[in-house]
Amino acid sequence: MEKFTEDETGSFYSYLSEGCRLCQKGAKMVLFVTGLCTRNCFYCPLSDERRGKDLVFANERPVNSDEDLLKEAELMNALGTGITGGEPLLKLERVLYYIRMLKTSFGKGHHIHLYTSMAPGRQILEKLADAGLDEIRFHPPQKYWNDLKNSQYADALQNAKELGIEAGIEIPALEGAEKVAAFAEETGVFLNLNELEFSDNNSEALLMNGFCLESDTSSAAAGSCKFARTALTKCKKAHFCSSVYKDAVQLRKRFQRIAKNTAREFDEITDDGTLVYGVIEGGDQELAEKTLRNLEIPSELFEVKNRKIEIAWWVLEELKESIKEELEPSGSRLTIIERYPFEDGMLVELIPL
Ligand SMILES: C[S@@+](CC[C@H](N)C(=O)[O-])C[C@H]1O[C@@H](n2cnc3c(N)ncnc32)[C@H](O)[C@@H]1O
Ligand code: SF4
Repeated sequence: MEKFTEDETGSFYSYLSEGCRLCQKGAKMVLFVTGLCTRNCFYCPLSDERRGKDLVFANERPVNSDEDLLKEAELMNALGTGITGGEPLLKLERVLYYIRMLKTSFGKGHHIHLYTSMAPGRQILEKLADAGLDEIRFHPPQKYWNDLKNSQYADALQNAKELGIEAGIEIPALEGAEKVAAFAEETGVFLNLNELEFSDNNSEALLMNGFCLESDTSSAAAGSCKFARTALTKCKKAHFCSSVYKDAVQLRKRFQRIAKNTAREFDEITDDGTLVYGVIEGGDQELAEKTLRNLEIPSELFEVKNRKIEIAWWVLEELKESIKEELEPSGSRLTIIERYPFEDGMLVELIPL
């Protein structure tokens, strides 16, 4: 049996594809190319906002133009993109267009992987390879798992490999995963197993299929990890991605990248990738600005915005007693806030001074 590396989030692996390695750094942008899909997986996690709707998102940002997509990639300093859906290959021309655009804008080194539940023929794979696709992850629906060897997925994997695309299988860790693992081993492709997760839209179906939540604080389905442990004994190039990992590490690392890229000199970046700064809001803003200038606060330690001043939290903390007296009578409020690292990012904490 292969040696597995296990991390503190409960993920374990003997092999990580390049796409997974970049995802671990939080450096992959998630490009959702359509919510359309003809499958009906009982565990489908898509939300009502996306399922069945032909919409495009880059991470959480709705994409209405190429600009939106490029802006998001720049914001997080993306080193690669994962193309997902819905079923991306229902919109093949769109997928090809985006692969070419990302490669042209960010260079050939911008790593692109694609998820699909289909088993495309050679011609489609040739188009994807020509556009520059680096990695493909097939997600055969559960009804095929018993006999993948005689399915079109076997041909699709073989063709993808021949065309120089790194090819693997990615499925949720469920009953039958060990058969998929044995097939992946025989075919010489990597296997990713995702810990089965409850989402708003699939919980009823998961419960009906005999799954329950692992704990009150997790969205993982109890028992999924066990299926993965059994399956991964059968495959040398394998990776189990835990639900905690996705929530805690992937998102936090992405926030850290965005924060590093966008923070002003006076923003403090936390370990979670959120930003902390002080705010003087409301009341007589001209007076507030004049007070800071009279106190000779360096201009790089605050920013005057519409109806508020944002300022280094440690400066505000130090000045609060002296400036409160002057500013509060006009209705100014002093606070320290922590928020997600993008414009109008969600407020995490607000401390009134
Ligand atoms: C969300 S899908 C997106 C792409 C495409 N719709 C598909 O299913 O291949 C990406 C991967 O998520 C996994 N997945 C789907 N539903 C899941 C769930 N409820 N919990 C954990 N993983 C899930 C599948 O393994 C799939 O390969
Ligand atoms: S293939 Fe993906 S999008 Fe389609 S139903 Fe299954 S999980 Fe949902």
